[in-house]
Amino acid sequence: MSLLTVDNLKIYYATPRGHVKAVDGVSFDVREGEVFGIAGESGCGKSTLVHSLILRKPPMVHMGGKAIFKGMDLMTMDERESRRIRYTELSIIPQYAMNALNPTKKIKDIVWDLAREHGHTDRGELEKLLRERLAMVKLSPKVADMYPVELSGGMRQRATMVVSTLLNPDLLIADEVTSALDVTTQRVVIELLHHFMEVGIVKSIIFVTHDLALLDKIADRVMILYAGKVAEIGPTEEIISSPAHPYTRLLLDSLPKMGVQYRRQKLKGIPGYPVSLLNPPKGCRFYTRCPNVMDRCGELEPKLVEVGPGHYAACHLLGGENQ
Ligand SMILES: Nc1ncnc2c1ncn2[C@@H]1O[C@H](COP(=O)(O)OP(=O)(O)OP(=O)(O)O)[C@@H](O)[C@H]1O
Repeated sequence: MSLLTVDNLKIYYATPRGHVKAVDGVSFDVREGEVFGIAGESGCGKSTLVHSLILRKPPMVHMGGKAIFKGMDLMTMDERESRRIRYTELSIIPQYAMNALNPTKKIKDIVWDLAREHGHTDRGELEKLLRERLAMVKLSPKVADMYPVELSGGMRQRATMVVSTLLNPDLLIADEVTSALDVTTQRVVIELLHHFMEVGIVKSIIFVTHDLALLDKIADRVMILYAGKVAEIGPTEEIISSPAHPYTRLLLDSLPKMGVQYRRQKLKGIPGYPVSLLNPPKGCRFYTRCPNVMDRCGELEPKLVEVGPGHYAACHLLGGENQ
């Protein structure tokens, strides 16, 4: 069953030079019980996409499309309703989670403020829950009485994870939560996210990262974004073992291989630069960098074609409707 269905979503930024088309007709769904990964290079629209589901503030503008979450359209929901579901049904661990907590308040006061806003009245119960959850992420109960500045970066990260999930949201969005961490801490964070799902604290997770190798470890399905559009989407194993889009293949080739020294690896960077989202080119947005470019690529926008069960890619090489 789908928890979230995003249909042809367009989220732009209004700038003096025109609209930056950061998310430009993106569709996908997130099912109950799955980790859904979103990957792509810096600037492809990952953060814009997930933040637009939570809160849209200028210069971000919703230009079209829907995001149906548990029967409600997040795009047209009023502010009161969106505040009501925040933390209790839909929650985000932001990209800069280490600095996301209010520095002037103790952790226990931060959680009390947000729990009270959602109708909680028993502070003792809430603090008991906080201590249990702190223990779950291997933090001492004393952390409840500390200010965020008294915690190390890694501890603050875990405290933010506790705050974001304390009220058991159905869908948790983790936006680049591991990018500032060393490999060991990354593993701990990923294990914790899995644990949150296993014990039913959250039902589903959207995990955003520029690192496809990480998604191999955590995600059931993956969506690859390129310049505000879906390049490929499907089961993680399929995408990693049989990538159908030239961009996905290049992303995979750019990952370092285990057990081979850097100087012996031929790491292929992706040639060229991402296109401007102010004036994206006609046709496929990847054609300026694509090793398999054909004439029609600069003319016609490729549609998503099914290349395997539940596995779709948008590339003229794949034929189908695009021929
Ligand atoms: N406030 C803004 N005003 C104008 N353009 C913006 C704004 N914020 C982001 N953009 C542009 O929107 C596009 C998508 O940015 P976004 O941050 O969503 O990408 P991303 O894939 O999450 O990248 P990163 O991993 O670096 O955060 C980029 O071209 C970016 O320059």
